[in-house]
Formats: sequence, C-alpha cells, structure tokens
Amino acid sequence: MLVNPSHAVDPSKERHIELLSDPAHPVILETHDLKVFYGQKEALKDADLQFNEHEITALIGPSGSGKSTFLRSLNRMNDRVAKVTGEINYRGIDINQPDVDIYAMRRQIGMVFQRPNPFAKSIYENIAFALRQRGVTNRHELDDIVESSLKGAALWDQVKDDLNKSALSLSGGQAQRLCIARAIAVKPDILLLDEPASALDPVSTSQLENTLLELKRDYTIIIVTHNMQQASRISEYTAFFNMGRVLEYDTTTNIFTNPQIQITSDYVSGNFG
Ligand SMILES: Nc1ncnc2c1ncn2[C@@H]1O[C@H](COP(=O)(O)OP(=O)(O)OP(=O)(O)O)[C@@H](O)[C@H]1O
Repeated sequence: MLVNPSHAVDPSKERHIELLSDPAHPVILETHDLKVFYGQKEALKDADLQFNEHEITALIGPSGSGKSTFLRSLNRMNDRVAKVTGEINYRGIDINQPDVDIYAMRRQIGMVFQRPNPFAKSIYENIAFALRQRGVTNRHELDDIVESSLKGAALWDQVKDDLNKSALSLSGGQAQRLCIARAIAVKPDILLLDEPASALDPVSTSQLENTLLELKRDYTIIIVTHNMQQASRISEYTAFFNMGRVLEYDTTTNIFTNPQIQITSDYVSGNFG
C-alpha cells in the first residue's frame, strides 16, 4: 500500500495506491491532474487514477461527488459542457488533446448510460446500425457480430428468435444488456458504465453483474455505482469520491474492510451520504 503524495492537497485526507505492475493486468488508462470545471465550478479536482487491463474498478461516493463527471471525461463526453484539463493517458496517448479523433477514441472507450437507451429499431438493428456506420456491410459479418455481441452481453438466448422485434419491447434489464451488446459490438478496449443497474430490479441487476464479470475477460471496466454490495461483488479496485476529489483508492477489499480514511469508512458502512 503506497501513498501517492504528489497531487494531494491535504495528505492526511487523501490516500491513493499505485497499482503494482502486473504483466497480466498492465495499466491501460490513467489520469493525471484531471480537473473539470462547469463554468466557475470545479466539479473534479486533480484526479489521479490508474486502471488495469481486464479488471473492474468501481467509482463510489455520495451524490454530486464527481463520479459521473470523472467517468464522462474519460471518453470526452464532457467536452461540450465543461472545461477539462489534465491528462488522460490511454495506452500511452494523452486522449485529452485537441487533435485526438474523438470518434475513433470512443470506439476504444465505449460508454453505457444509467438508463437503457435502445434505439426505436429492431433488436438486430440496434447493433447492426452502428456497425454499418463503421463500414461493416456484409450481411454474414453483421449476423456474426450481432450474435457474438448478444452472447457477450448474455442476451442471445433470450432474444435469438426475436431479433426483428422492436428493442422497445425488451424489459429494462434486457434493454440494458442490449446497450452493452451495442457497446461491445465495435470491440472497444474499455467499457465505461454509469450506474447501469440503477433502473433494474434485483434479478436483472444480478444478471447484469454476472455479465460484467464475464466481460472483464475481454474488456477493462470502470463502473459508477451507488450500490456498495455491487461494488464489493464485482470490482477489484474501488475509488471513493467526495466533493470532487478522489479521497481514497485501493483494492475493493481494503476499501470495504480496512479503509484508511474515516469518511470512506462512514460512507461504505452507510453512515454518511
Ligand atoms: N452539465 C453540468 N453542468 C453544471 N454542473 C454540473 C453538470 N454536471 C454535473 N454538474 C455538477 O457537478 C457536480 C458533480 O456532479 P456528478 O454528476 O459528477 O456527481 P456524481 O457523483 O456522479 O453524482 P450522482 O451520484 O448523483 O450521479 C455536482 O455539483 C453537479 O451538480
């Protein structure tokens, strides 16, 4: 457990670990001094985080603490509404530079939102549409990718006979898994998920969590969640946000069983926030 004091405003109040170099799970994405301003308001302050390949990291913290702001900055979703400064290094390239091709970058760093947002098209077209836009036109290839994406999102068995049905007929949990299928169809490296289970019932939530645990074999996953059990069930690492700062970052086990900062302890035990 190492403290990274370089950017700490108050070292007694922040604690970050540096991920150990692990050839099986190298760092794929890291932020340095990431700040986000909405007008004058600094909603994210000097966030320094690292994410390992093929692991799940949970972002937790009270409402308004900056989790979504951080997550959305990782694939430049805040560009139009905020000023984002600092580095976002993706495989060694700072993707927070003006000359970065945002659409190409988002093929590598995909996002799934809080509310399932399938298009008003068939289940098949929800996936094929994005692929066609990216130049895949061969019907067999489209069929294959639609099938493998739906399998990857653990939805294939439920919809394989209904691919031409409207995606709007799916349940909330199925629709969210369709959105995950749509995101993975273009084979991103990293999946960003912003409270993907907040609108789901416990059964759908459990299915979604199992899907994420399967997906981490192929993808690096960063997930915002308010559900502490969910964070502890699925993530290897957890970052605790409060008032725009990452106050503590460690293995999920340490964050939940041995937090070093009182406010983290209060939060994960439900006494605050
Ligand atoms: N588009 C925006 N314009 C102005 N302020 C914003 C915008 N989005 C977020 N904020 C503000 O930035 C701060 C951080 O918000 P953010 O949504 O990142 O928090 P959060 O931790 O994800 O909250 P929640 O758990 O409620 O989703 C809040 O004070 C919020 O009001």
